[in-house]
Parts: sequence; structure tokens; C-alpha cells
Amino acid sequence: MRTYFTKRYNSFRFALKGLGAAVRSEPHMRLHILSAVAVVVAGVAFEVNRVEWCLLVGSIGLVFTAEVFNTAIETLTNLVSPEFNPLAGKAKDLAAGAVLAAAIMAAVIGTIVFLPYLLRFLEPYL
Ligand SMILES: Nc1ncnc2c1ncn2[C@@H]1O[C@H](COP(=O)(O)OP(=O)(O)OP(=O)(O)O)[C@@H](O)[C@H]1O
Repeated sequence: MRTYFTKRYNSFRFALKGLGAAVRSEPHMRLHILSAVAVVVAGVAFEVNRVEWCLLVGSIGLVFTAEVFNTAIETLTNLVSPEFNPLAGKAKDLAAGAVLAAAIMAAVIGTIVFLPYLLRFLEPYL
């Protein structure tokens, strides 16, 4: 039983180590974190509702997840094929494409959520 919990605890630690490695090695990851902080600040400022929070947090999570997978695929590709290979390039381009798709969706969701609040906020000045 004790071994079971020690193993689960170690798996959790390794996963956190992976997240830390992604933040340290990937400038894009730091950009995503900065964007996420801006979204949370805007969400608090505009007092978005519960469903809107779920959409925003889901979008942030999707972009983070895609970036971590992208980093894993890049790392593995560099290990398996350090020399030029069209398939290695394709694998990296596909992984980067997944991050781009998630980021575009997040931007669309952010616009749908925040635009009405922004327009209401700016109404007196327009
Ligand atoms: N071994 C390779 N063989 C063929 N093409 C490659 C190879 N490595 C990289 N490429 C091409 O160069 C692009 C950039 O690769 P790179 O490894 O520099 O990733 P990156 O997007 O710059 O990642 P990061 O800036 O996060 O390190 C890839 O998307 C791919 O098109």
C-alpha cells in the first residue's frame, strides 16, 4: 500500500518537473502564462460569470497542454533525429500547429467573452 502511494507521489513529482522544464526552456510557455494572467485579471475586473470563467479557464488549459505536448515532441524529435529529416520537420510542424490551433480558439473565445464587457465599459466614451 505504502509503495503504491510512494509511486503515485513520485509520478506527480515527475509531472511537476515536466511542467517546470517546459516553463524554463520554452519562451512561448512564459508568453502563455503572461496571457493567462492578463485573462484572469480581465475576468476579475469585468466580473465575468461562472460559465464564462469555465470557458476562459478551459481555453488557458488547452493552450498550456498543447504547449507542453509540443515541447515533448520537439525534445523527442531532437533526440531521435538531430540531423535534418523531412519527417522530423513534419512532426515538429504538426506539434506547433496544434499549439497555434489552440491559441486561435482561445483568442476567439476570449473575444466572444470580453467584447460585450469592453463595449459596455467604453460606451460612455464613444
Ligand atoms: N531535424 C529536423 N529536420 C527537418 N526539419 C527540422 C528539424 N528540426 C527542425 N526543423 C524545422 O525547423 C522548424 C523549427 O524547429 P525548432 O526545433 O527550432 O523548433 P522551434 O519552433 O524553433 O522551437 P523552439 O523555439 O520552441 O525551440 C521546425 O518546425 C521544422 O520545420
